[in-house]
Amino acid sequence: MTAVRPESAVYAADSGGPALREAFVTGDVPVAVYGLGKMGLPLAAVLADVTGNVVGADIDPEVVAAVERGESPVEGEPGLAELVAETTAAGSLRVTGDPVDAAADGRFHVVIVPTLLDDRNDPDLSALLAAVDAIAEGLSPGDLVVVESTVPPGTTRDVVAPRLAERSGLDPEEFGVAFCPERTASGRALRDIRGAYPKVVGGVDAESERVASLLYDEVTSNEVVRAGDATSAECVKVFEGVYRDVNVALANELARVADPLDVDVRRAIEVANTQPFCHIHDPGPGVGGHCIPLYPHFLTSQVETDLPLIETSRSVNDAMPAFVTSSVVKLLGDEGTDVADADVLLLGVAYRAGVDETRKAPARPIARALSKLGADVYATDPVVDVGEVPDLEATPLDHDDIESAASQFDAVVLVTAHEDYETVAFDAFENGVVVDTRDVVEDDSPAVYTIGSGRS
Ligand SMILES: NC(=O)C1=CN([C@@H]2O[C@H](COP(=O)(O)OP(=O)(O)OC[C@H]3O[C@@H](n4cnc5c(N)ncnc54)[C@H](O)[C@@H]3O)[C@@H](O)[C@H]2O)C=CC1
Ligand SMILES: CC(=O)N[C@@H]1[C@@H](OP(=O)(O)OP(=O)(O)OC[C@H]2O[C@@H](n3ccc(=O)[nH]c3=O)[C@H](O)[C@@H]2O)O[C@H](C(=O)O)[C@@H](O)[C@@H]1O
Repeated sequence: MTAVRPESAVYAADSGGPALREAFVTGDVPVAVYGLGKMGLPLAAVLADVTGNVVGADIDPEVVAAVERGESPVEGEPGLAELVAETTAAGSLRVTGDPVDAAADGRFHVVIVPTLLDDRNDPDLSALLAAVDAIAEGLSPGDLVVVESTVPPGTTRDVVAPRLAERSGLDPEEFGVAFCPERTASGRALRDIRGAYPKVVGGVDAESERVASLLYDEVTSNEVVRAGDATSAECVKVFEGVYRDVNVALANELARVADPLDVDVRRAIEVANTQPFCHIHDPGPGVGGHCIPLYPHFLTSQVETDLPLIETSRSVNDAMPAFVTSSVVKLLGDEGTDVADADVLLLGVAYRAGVDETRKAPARPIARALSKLGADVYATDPVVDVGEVPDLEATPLDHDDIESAASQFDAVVLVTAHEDYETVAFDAFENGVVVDTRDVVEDDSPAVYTIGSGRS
C-alpha cells in the first residue's frame, strides 16, 4: 500500500506529476543541503542552479564565511568557484552555520556530511547522526530526507528513518526517506553531479523512492536508476567501492611477480585488457583517499559472515607501501648505498593525481618506514601543501626545486602520478635510483625501477 503523505510542496496532491517537477525547478520545494565539503558544495551549487532555492548548512565557520562571501573553499573543481559566486549572488544559494536553521527552511533535505572510520576501523556515523538530529528538529509533514553520504548498508532504513521519526515526533508515514549515493570523484564533481553516470535512488518505501527519482531527474542529464529500496542503493555504492579495492589488490599482487618472472606485468595487464571481459586495474603504491579504503569496512562491519576476499584485498593493498619501501632499500643496496645513509625524495603526497587530499595516502607509511630505517626523507607535491600534511615524516621540498636539488638524493620515489611529473627531467637524478610506483617515468630515463615492470 502506497504511503499517503500529508500534502506539502514535495508531496503535492498529484505527487510525482508535472506539478512536483514544476514546483522543484521554480524553487517552490525549498532544498537544504547538510555538509558543504568536497562533495556537498558542488552538489548544493548545482541544486541552487536547478531550483534557485537552496540553503546550505555547514558546522565549519570558515566554510560558512567563505560561501557567504560568494567564494568556494573547495579547490580543484573546474567551474565550482564561478557557480558558487553566481548562485550566492543570485540568492539561489544561501548558507548557514546552524543545520537546525536549514532544517526549518528545507522541505527536501540532502545529507552529505563525512562518514569515516574510527581507530578500530568501525564506521563513524557521528556526523551523519548529528545532521539527522538537526533535520528532525525542523522536519515537517510531507518532507523528504535523502542521505547521499556513503553509509553501511541498512543505515538509512534501520538508523536514519527511525531516528527522524523518534526525534521529530512525526509518524514514519508522514515523511519520506531515501538513499541516493554520491558517485562523484573529486576534480570532476560538477560534471559527475550533472550526469556523468546514472543517478541511483533507493527509498525506505515506494513513495519515497518515486519522489526522490522525480526530483533527481530534474538534476541529472543522465538516467535515474531506482534500486528498489534504500538498502539496495546503499549496497550499490559500497559494492562499487569494494569492487575497486579488490581489483586494485589483484593488480598489486600481480605486480609482485614482475621480478621473479622477469616480466613487465604492466604490459601483460595492458594486453590482457584487450579482452572485453578483462579489466585488470593498475598496480600502485597502495589505495588511499577517504572512500575506497573505507568502504570494505562498511560491509564487513555489518555482517558476521566471513568475507575473506574483501578482507585479504584490504591487507594486500595496505602492504604495498612496505613493498615499495623494500624495493627502495634493495635498489639502494644494489648501488652500494645503505638506506640509513640515504637521502630519499618522495614525489607526490596526495592519494591520487590532481587532488589536494592526503587521507590514507601511501606516501605517509612509505615516509615513516624509510625514516625508521634511518633515511633522510623529503617530500614534494605540486597540489598539496606538504608542510601542512599531518603525520608526514618528511622534510618539505618546493616543487620548483626538484631538478636543482636532484643530485643530492640517493633515491627518488614517484608516489603520485601528478601530471607535473611527466615533465620532470629524471636524468637530473643521475646519482640515485628512481622508483616509479605509477609507470609515469619515460623509459629512456636512467635505470628506473617501475613497480610492476621491473627495471627499464
Ligand atoms: N570526496 C569524495 O570523493 C566523495 C565522497 N563521498 C561521500 O560524501 C560524503 C562527504 O564527503 P566529502 O564531501 O568528501 O567530505 P568533506 O570532509 O570534504 O566535507 C564534509 C563537510 O561536512 C561538514 N560537516 C560535518 N558535520 C556536519 C554536520 N553535522 N552538519 C553540517 N555539516 C557538517 C564539514 O564541516 C565539512 O565541510 C562522505 O560520506 C563520502 O563518503 C562520495 C563520493 C565521492
Ligand atoms: C568505484 C569508483 O571508481 N569510485 C571512485 C572513487 O574515487 P577516488 O577519488 O577514491 O579515486 P580512485 O580512482 O578510486 O582511487 C582510490 C585509490 O586507489 C588507487 N588506485 C585506483 C585505481 C587503480 O587502478 N589503482 C590504484 O592504485 C588510487 O591511486 C587511489 O589511491 O571513490 C569515490 C567515492 O566514493 O568517494 C567515487 O565517487 C568515485 O567514483
